[in-house]
Amino acid sequence: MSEPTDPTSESQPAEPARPRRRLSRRALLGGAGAGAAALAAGGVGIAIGSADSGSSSSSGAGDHVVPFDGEHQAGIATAAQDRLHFAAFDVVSDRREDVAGLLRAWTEAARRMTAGRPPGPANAVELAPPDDTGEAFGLTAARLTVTIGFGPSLFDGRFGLAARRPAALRDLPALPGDELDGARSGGDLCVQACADDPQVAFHAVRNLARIARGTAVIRWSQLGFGRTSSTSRAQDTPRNLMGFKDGTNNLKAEDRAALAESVWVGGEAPDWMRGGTYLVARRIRMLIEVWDRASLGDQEQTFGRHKVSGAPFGGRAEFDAVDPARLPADSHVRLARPESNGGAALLRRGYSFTDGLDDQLGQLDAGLFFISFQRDPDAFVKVQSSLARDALNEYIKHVGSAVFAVPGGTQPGGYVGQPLFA
Ligand SMILES: C=CC1=C(C)c2cc3[nH]c(cc4nc(cc5[nH]c(cc1n2)c(C)c5CCC(=O)O)C(CCC(=O)O)=C4C)c(C)c3C=C
Ligand SMILES: [Fe+2]
Repeated sequence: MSEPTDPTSESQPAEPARPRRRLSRRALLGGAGAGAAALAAGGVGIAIGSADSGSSSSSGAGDHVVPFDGEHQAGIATAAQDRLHFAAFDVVSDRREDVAGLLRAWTEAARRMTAGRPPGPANAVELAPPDDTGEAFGLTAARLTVTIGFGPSLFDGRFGLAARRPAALRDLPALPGDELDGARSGGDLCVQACADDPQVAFHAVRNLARIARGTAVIRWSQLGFGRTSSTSRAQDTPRNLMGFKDGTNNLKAEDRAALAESVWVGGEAPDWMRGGTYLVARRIRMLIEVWDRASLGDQEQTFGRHKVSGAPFGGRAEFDAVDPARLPADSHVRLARPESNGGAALLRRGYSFTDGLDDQLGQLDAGLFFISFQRDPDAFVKVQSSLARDALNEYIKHVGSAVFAVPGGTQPGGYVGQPLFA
C-alpha cells in the first residue's frame, strides 16, 4: 500500500507514491520463496508462492497483485490466501440509487486497494479525513481480493429488485446441525476480503465499511486466520483446527471444466449473473475440548482419512483414490462425496477462526468459517443434508449461516452488479 504524503505540506501530490515493498522474513533469510510462480486460472491472474509454503508472502516483482477485473470476481478461483475478513452488511437507505452508488464506490475502492493503492485519492487535505485510514501504508497488496455478493433480502422489494431475484437465491432451509444465531446470519450484501496479510484484509473491510456510511452498516463480520482449503494444485493442503488436512478433494482452479459445471452459473440464471456464482457461509463451532479427548482411532474414523498423511482409508498417500466402501458409513468424507449427494460438488474456500472464550461454558469459541461457492446453493443443501448422519456432528455445531449471489466480474470502469441496476 502506498506511503502517505506529509499532510502539512502544501506541495504534495494528489496520489501517494508507489508502495515500498516489504520483504518477508523468509525472503530475507535466503530467498526460500524464490520459486514463486504466477498462473492464470478461471480467467483471473493469480500468483502462488513457494512450493514449500503454499503461500505467496515472499518477494518477487508484481507477485502481490491479483487483478480485480475479469470474467469472474477474484477471490473465488484465486488460489486461497492465508487470511480472511468477511463482513455482511444491512442496507439502511431505502433508495435504489444509493445501493447502486455504493456498489460503484466499493468497486472503485476495491480496484485501487487490490492494486496496492489507497482506496481514494484524497489523503492530503488537512481539514478533511483522509480517504485512506492508513494502516496498510508500507504493506504490499498481499494478493488482496475483494468479492462482493447480494443476499436474498436485497431483493425483498425495497429497491425494486424483487422481479430480478434469481430463483436459486433464497434463504437456506433449516438444516441438520443448525443452532443458528440470527445476529451472525444473513445480510443484504457481503464483502469477502482475502489476503496474505491480516492487516491488508482488515484495512479493506474497514475502508469499505467507512465508504458505506449512511447507506449500509456491518451486520456481522468474521476474521479467519488460516485457510482450510487449497483451491489450486500449486498449493499444499492446509490443516484445519482438528489437525486434519482439509481441501484434498476440493475442486481446483485448474479444473476449468469442473468449475464450469459446478461453480459458475449457466443459462439457468438471469443475465445479470453471467460469470457469477453463489456463496454459502457457515460459522461452524468446533467443540475442541471434546475433540481433543477423542482417541486418534476415533478421530480418523470420523473423517475416513488418516490424520498425519491425509490418506483415505485403504490408501497410503493423501491423493490416493477414495474407495467409499472402505470408509465408515457415517464418516464425513463418505457422506460429503458427490456420489452420496446426487453429484453435488462444491468449491470450498473456508478459514479457521478463534474468537476467545464462549461466555457461558468457558470453552474456546473456535472452528471453521466454512465458505463454499457453487452454481446453485441447493448443492450445499444436498451435501449438508447428507451430513445429517455425520460422525463429525458430535464435535461441531453450525452457529451462523448466510447465502449470497455473487455476480460476475467487471471490466475496467464498470462496477460489481452494474447489469442488475442498469
Ligand atoms: C456441506 C458441506 C460441508 C461442510 C459443512 C463441511 C464441514 C467440515 N469439513 C471438515 C473437514 C473435512 N472435510 C473434508 C472433505 C469434504 N468436506 C465436504 C463438505 C463439507 N464439509 C466435502 C464436499 C468434502 C470432500 C469429500 C470428497 O469428495 O472426498 C475433509 C477431507 C479432506 C478433503 O478432501 O478436503 C476434511 C478433513 C470440517 C472440520 C468441517 C466442519 C467443521
Ligand atoms: Fe468437510
